[in-house]
Amino acid sequence: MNQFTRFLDGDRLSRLFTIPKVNMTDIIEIIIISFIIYHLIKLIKDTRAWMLFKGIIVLFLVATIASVFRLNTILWIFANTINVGIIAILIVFQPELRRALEQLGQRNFLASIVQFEDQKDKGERFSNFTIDELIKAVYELAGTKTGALIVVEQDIKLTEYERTGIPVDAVVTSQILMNIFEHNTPLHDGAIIIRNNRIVAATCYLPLSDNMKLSKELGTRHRAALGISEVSDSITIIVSEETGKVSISIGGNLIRNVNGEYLKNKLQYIQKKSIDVKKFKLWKGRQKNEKSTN
Ligand SMILES: Nc1ncnc2c1ncn2[C@@H]1O[C@H](COP(=O)(O)OP(=O)(O)OP(=O)(O)O)[C@@H](O)[C@H]1O
Repeated sequence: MNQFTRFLDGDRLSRLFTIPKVNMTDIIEIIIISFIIYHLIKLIKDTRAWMLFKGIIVLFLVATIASVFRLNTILWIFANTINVGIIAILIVFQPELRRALEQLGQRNFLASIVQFEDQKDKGERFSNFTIDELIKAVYELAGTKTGALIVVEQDIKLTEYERTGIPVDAVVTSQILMNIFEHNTPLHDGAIIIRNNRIVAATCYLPLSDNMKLSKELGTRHRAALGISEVSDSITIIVSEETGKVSISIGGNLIRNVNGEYLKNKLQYIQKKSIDVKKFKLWKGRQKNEKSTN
């Protein structure tokens, strides 16, 4: 708090305007900090936190002006509320902070540094059979305007959301998928989660996105699909009950009205990515073995 008061002090502020000596470490620090700020802004843009972020900037400007003109009462209020403000920000920004930390912990990001426990026993992810069955079911459901929400897990485990549903543990086939989403059946509500080549759970509840740009004509099914794509690297397929159109959500984006070919390309991309990771792991394993035998 004292540091903040000292920072707001007019003399200190005027000293800020003297040109300091810049060395190599400063440049590296500036690059790192710019990188972090850029990614933080990217993460919170289009969410509720964006408005709050703008509000904080306005408050910061008011504090700077108060400091320059020595408006002591305003400075006193700022200095005495900053601690509470930080705690309030942590509470309000909690989903965004969580998302940021989850993305930081993504295996793609850290794969080359840390070998995670749950990475070890991962079976084959996504066979051609699974892709074909998924596409077949999705477009048959679309043809009959049967609503569906299918989350395909990638690197970030969706165990937390899986627990909200009913365990299924079945091989992905078009018949099972169509059966699950059949109207007035016990499993049709909510989302199913697919891990590798298996449907792990049905009737799962997904977090709803608070993206303000989402079209008003879309309801909670699409909002839930967008929500899960904001907190994980999953790809979610949505079949609209109203229009029979197929959309996908990935990385906080909703791509509407996709055709079978587009969907197949996306799913094949995931498949290829997992094969590449597997090859990389095999290569790493082989290197380890070679080292230990030498
Ligand atoms: N948080 C959620 N998690 C999982 N599924 C959800 C969630 N919220 C809603 N759903 C599913 O969405 C259905 C309601 O869809 P709604 O009509 O509101 O959405 P929509 O986006 O307009 O989709 P549609 O075009 O199919 O009507 C629910 O019956 C439920 O199956």
